[in-house]
Amino acid sequence: MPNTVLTQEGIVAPPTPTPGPDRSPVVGAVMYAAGIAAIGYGTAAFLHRPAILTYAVAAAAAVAVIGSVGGAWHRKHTRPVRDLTVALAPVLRPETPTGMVRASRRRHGVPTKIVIRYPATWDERDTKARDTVRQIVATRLGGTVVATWQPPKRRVVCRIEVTPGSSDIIDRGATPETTSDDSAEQTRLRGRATSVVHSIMGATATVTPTFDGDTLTRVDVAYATTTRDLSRQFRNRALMQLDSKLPGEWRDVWQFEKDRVYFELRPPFPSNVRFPLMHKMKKSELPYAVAEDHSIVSWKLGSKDPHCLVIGPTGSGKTVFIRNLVVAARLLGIPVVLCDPKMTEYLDFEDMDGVQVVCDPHEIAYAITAAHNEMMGRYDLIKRRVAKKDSFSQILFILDEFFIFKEQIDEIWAEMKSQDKTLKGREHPCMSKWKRMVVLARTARIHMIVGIQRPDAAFLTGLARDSFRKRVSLDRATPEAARMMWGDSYTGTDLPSIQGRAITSTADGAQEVQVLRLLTPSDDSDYDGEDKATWETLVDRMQVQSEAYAKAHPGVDLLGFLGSLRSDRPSRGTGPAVLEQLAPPVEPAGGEDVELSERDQDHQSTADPAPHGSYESVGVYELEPGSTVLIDGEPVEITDMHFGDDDGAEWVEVDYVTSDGTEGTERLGLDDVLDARV
Ligand SMILES: Nc1ncnc2c1ncn2[C@@H]1O[C@H](COP(=O)(O)OP(=O)(O)OP(=O)(O)O)[C@@H](O)[C@H]1O
Repeated sequence: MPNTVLTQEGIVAPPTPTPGPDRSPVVGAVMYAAGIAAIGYGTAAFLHRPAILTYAVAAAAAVAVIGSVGGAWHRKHTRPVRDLTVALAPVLRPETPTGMVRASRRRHGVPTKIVIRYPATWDERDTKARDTVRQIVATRLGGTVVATWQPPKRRVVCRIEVTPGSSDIIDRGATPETTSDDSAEQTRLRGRATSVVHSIMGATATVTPTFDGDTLTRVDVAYATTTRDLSRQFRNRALMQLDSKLPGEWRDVWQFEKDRVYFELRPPFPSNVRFPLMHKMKKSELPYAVAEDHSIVSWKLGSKDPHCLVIGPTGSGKTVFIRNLVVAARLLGIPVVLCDPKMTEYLDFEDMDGVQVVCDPHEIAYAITAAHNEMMGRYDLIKRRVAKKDSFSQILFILDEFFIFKEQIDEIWAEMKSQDKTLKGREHPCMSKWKRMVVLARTARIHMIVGIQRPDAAFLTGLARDSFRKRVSLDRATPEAARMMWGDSYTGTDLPSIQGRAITSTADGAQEVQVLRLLTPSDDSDYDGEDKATWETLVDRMQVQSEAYAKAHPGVDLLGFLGSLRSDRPSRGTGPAVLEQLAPPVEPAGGEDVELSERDQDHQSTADPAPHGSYESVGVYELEPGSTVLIDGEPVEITDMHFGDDDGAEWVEVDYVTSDGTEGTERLGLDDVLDARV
């Protein structure tokens, strides 16, 4: 007898043969009948009484019929027990297999309750072995099985949920099952759905398709109990299988307790959805997309999602996404600093009230410094209890194409250092201010938005990861990008390549959305009549908002903290929260005038606490995983960083590993300074 082989799906191949002599009951009955007929013939001949032959033939016929029917019934009735006994005996190894399996409560001729006794030598604590037994029962009886183990009685009670035909193993490509009412297309889709589901969930899965006309709208699946359904990877594979092999886009709903899943056809996803002019704006909520059910998706500005990271390759719709946020912010009266090192993306916002577009890298460095100073001023007021967080206006600080700016500012800094040997430090001082803002700005109600083309470790590890919690990823992601953005290698990898289609973080996790289409005149030929009508209405509304604010707060410029960047503005003035005299903007030619605060200058001074090499003092917010720092005088490598707050007291936790492999964690204040290896 070949061994029973369990595949991972719990499918048995090849099927267990039935035990021993399994002769047809018809043959036995006919043999008995022939015997009776022969005896009758002999007796009739011996006694010269031909009538006896007639009786004997009638009796033989009756025996043949009753024997055949009764035998067939008995054979069918006892077959599950015999099959299970044969299949389970090598696993359970009873002293004698007789009576090991008992069956009762039949449905469609199949027992729905099986009691299996096992010997004391069998270890029921072995989960894998228990699963093998359950799978054997499921496979032999063709249904889903719930097994209850009763160690004191050394028995297991299996309850079987039987669906007629569920034990059939249907090979892909086989003629699909049909129902009499099926149209030809329904028949095709029924077979297709069945084989697609079987190919991933095993042939014991029962597949029930639902149609609306000739459209397959839902596929219900009941499967044998397994642990695989708990794996996200498995569930994803099942969904991807359906998505790619059946028409339409599908969603999956798993019911683990019932060993069931249903796949539902998703409604066609909206695309080209224009900014909804009828949408009622809510405080601190910036609408930017619609979900599958056409509901508006917004970014709620606050400490839960303080900053936003948007990634997407060229042409995927990053600029359009950022425009949505700018317009929404302006409709709510929130001022916007819009740094665009590419210089061409936001031309239509340049003269807008409450928006400062900054393109030159020196000016962007200056804008970062100014926003940082504004943040520190606000912090100071909050700490001294002169103001509360809510006293300040929110500010949106956008830096699109972060890595283009980073390259530009690195070049500028190298040039500055070559001209002035007293300047020290790896990075332009604005970068340490930037990093500080990433951690601190949320408390000061400054919300940062960063646009990059690809996810980058600099943004997705350490403190930035914890700060840029609002995430938007446009266009199809690679598995690596998905891992960095969403913590798995699937989310967004099957996104259709449609401009504005994105995955975004929501309260319910990562979700597919369509970013609102907000095109402006600089989009040239893409900008159509409807875009024009939408844009012009929005410009009017933003203007009305600005005028109302100016009327209520004469002379106040909420972006006044930008100092000379605002000098060409007619309503130049200082905002209510401007607290420090700002350094003048950096001169374009080399930017020698960048002013370093005392603290920055401290950071630049290189300390050398030999014997561990060359170190410099660095603010904790500037560190990142991989940095080597001194903790208790010993060099350690930072493996990760987190930040959070306890009752408003913010902290940074540094996970590290020492040179001998010991791991540790140090909790520090946001303003702490460490010695970091240069
Ligand atoms: N949400 C959207 N709905 C409809 N069309 C869109 C959407 N987003 C972008 N588009 C189309 O794609 C074009 C390019 O979009 P966008 O300029 O935002 O891309 P990008 O990612 O910023 O590219 P680049 O990095 O080259 O600037 C737009 O001009 C518009 O035609």
